[in-house]
Amino acid sequence: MALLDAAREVRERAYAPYSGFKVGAAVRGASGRIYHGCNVENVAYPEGTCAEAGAIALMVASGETDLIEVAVIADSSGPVPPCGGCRQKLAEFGRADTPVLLATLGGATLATTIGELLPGRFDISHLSGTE
Ligand SMILES: O=c1ccn([C@H]2C[C@H](O)[C@@H](CO)O2)c(=O)[nH]1
Ligand SMILES: [Zn+2]
Repeated sequence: MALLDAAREVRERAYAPYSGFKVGAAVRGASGRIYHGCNVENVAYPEGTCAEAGAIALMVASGETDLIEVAVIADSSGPVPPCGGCRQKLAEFGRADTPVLLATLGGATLATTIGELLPGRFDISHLSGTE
């Protein structure tokens, strides 16, 4: 699968000297193009960024804001779910039914959706009608 292959390939370039935990992510825009990202850690730990955030940033910088598919891979015993911040970032550009494939190098997979990862999400409807 091209999306998962892209995530697996970019994972090898992750910069994770502190956790030792490399993650690769790939997202497909509405154009069909694939954008990848890896985690980039920092000695000031909170300044590190997640693989998903990198892939989303590349998609937006390339001119796309509609996300139709996501894949994330790590070398773990089970598929690693995106952190809370990444769930919100994915929800910004995808839909509730947008497929998310979580995978391990060993071949385990978990197919889910953005809606399952972030039910009751904060979205633009909450920004209006409060006054
Ligand atoms: O879905 C995930 C989960 C974790 N990480 C990164 C953040 C940090 O660099 C390392 C350990 O948490 O893994 C990601 O990039 N994506
Ligand atoms: Zn994250």
